[in-house]
Amino acid sequence: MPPPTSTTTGSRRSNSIRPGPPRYSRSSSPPAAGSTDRCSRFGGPATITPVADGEQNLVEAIDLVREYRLGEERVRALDGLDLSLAGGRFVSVVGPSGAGKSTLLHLMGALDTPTSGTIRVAGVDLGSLDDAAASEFRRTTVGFVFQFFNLVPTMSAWENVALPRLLDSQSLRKAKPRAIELLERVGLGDRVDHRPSELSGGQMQRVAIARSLIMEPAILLADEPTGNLDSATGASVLELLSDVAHEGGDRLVVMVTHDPNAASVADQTITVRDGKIA
Ligand SMILES: Nc1ncnc2c1ncn2[C@@H]1O[C@H](COP(=O)(O)OP(=O)(O)OP(=O)(O)O)[C@@H](O)[C@H]1O
Repeated sequence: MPPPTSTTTGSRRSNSIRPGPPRYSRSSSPPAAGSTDRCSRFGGPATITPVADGEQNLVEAIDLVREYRLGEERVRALDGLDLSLAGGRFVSVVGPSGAGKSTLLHLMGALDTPTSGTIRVAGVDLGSLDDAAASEFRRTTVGFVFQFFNLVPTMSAWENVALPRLLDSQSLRKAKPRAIELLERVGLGDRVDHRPSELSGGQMQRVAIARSLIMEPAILLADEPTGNLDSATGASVLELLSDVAHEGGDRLVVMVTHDPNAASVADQTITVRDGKIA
């Protein structure tokens, strides 16, 4: 299912990006005293600083409900779901069609808001964010990888990777060295100037993964990332996602998939059924 449009997104209350003290803070600046600097092959200083309140989960959902209304009809896509996920893991989400997997992913990525209940990611209560704060949260804290890559066709591979930095008011050129580093890491050092139409499906997905990492996100959300790839290409993309989870310190990778083979590559598989964790 594609991400919800603004018409399906629930209303957001006015609030700031960091309501109350966050349990995690992330920064690309030099780490503050007491923080842990986790440099990785992907990553430069991807710093996650757990605030000492005993809570270490990167994702927490409590009694999460998302109800859609279609005229008179109500669909409970999520029906009181509870979930806790720690960082540094590759987690797959499986379940029957219509179970609520994509809805859960969209809520974790602040693409949508819950009808009731709580969803906290990296210490931020996503249900309390207004649209601007949700957009800022997505830009700084979440990486997205989709089945159909969503690359800009007129831009080169490195420009696609650097694009999120442009929205960070840095010029594309300034972000180029980091974009190229990431492309080299995903095995595309010889394709940096290629446009999407000049790349294979697997290569396009690697560009999308590199792009998802350029803001050093705490969490990477992948919706059917191998759904459009043959099995060998899919396997190499899964290996890359697994590396992303394990080499970035506390980074969490959550992947929705229909493919049991893909799910089995993850450290942990959660099954969603009827809007709950089965
Ligand atoms: N924008 C929407 N408006 C109305 N109903 C929706 C909307 N999005 C999802 N739903 C409904 O919510 C339920 C859960 O949908 P969701 O896409 O989360 O399931 P899924 O497990 O990801 O399914 P699939 O594996 O087929 O992609 C389904 O019954 C779906 O029809």
